[in-house]
Amino acid sequence: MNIIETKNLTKTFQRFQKEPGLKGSMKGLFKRKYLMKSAVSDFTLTVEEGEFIGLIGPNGAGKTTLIKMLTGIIAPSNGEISVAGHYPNKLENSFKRQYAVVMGQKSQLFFELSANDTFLLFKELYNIPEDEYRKNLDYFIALFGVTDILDVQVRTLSLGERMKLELIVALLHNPKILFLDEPTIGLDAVAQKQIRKFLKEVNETKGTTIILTSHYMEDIKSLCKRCVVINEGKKLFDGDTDLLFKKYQTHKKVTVSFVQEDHFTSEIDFIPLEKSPYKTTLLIKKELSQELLKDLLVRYELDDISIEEEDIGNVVERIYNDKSGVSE
Ligand SMILES: Nc1ncnc2c1ncn2[C@@H]1O[C@H](COP(=O)(O)OP(=O)(O)OP(=O)(O)O)[C@@H](O)[C@H]1O
Repeated sequence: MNIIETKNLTKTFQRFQKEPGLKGSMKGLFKRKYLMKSAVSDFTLTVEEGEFIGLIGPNGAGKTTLIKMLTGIIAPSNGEISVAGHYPNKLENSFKRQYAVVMGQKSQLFFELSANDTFLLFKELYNIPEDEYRKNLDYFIALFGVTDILDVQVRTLSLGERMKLELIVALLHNPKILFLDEPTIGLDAVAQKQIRKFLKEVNETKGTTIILTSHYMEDIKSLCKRCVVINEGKKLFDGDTDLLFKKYQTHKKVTVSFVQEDHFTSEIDFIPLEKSPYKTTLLIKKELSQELLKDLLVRYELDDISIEEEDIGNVVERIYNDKSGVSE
């Protein structure tokens, strides 16, 4: 059963364009010039109940705007939308109980209160029956391993601890759909890994449909079987995550610091990104990365080396330039 359905969903924003300087400000008071910006255009999407979907795209691609329409925060300009059988922007109470949103950059917790106080507040807000509340809370406290931090003021907690509590608050009322906008942003590798483990478990055991946006490709790769790529408001790819990365994430990003001032050269083909006397950042084809590492270790005295996943921007560019088309 489809829990989310959109057809040609479009959101156009009107933006006031101000001319520079004081004169421009005065002019703007009497005669306003507007520019239209399509943040999401003709977006057609179906999501089945229980799916865990990655929504990826570069900055400004339209991800947050899409999530805001799916959760009813803003109304679409055009197109059809149905989420859990509702038109989201009607904001019916019966709809609000069906979903939860967690945004990495915004908090639902009250910083002066303890987590236990906030849980109680949400229990009242969502009218959660006592036995359901107790059962869910016990389950999540055990799953997230947060027993020790429930009675301390939220403002004293680390970002990773806070994110676990954000997720518990969001899941207390048993939402059918969980929207996650950058839930691992700013977290260290250990905390990111823990959050991923919890989300996987919630999706598998509770059957919660999860839509995840993240700039960390590792989040998407390890959690989402299917992923949707958005660029300039349009859908660019909708299909198997493994296929996407195999086909379009062809390079790795390598950053090397040298002990002495050195200008890196190599017989192996690479794309230079940044160069300074002691540091070089480059892109290397995945299959050549081992060879490059060996070359580096043999010929240079290295202070540090890091190998990262390639930026989503490059992946999007390759999909965009791929004339063979994308899976749908
Ligand atoms: N309220 C608004 N008024 C005008 N333009 C807006 C508004 N909200 C978003 N936009 C524009 O719509 C486009 C898409 O923005 P959106 O925040 O959806 O992108 P995003 O993919 O979430 O980006 P990021 O990854 O940087 O958060 C951007 O060009 C943005 O400037």
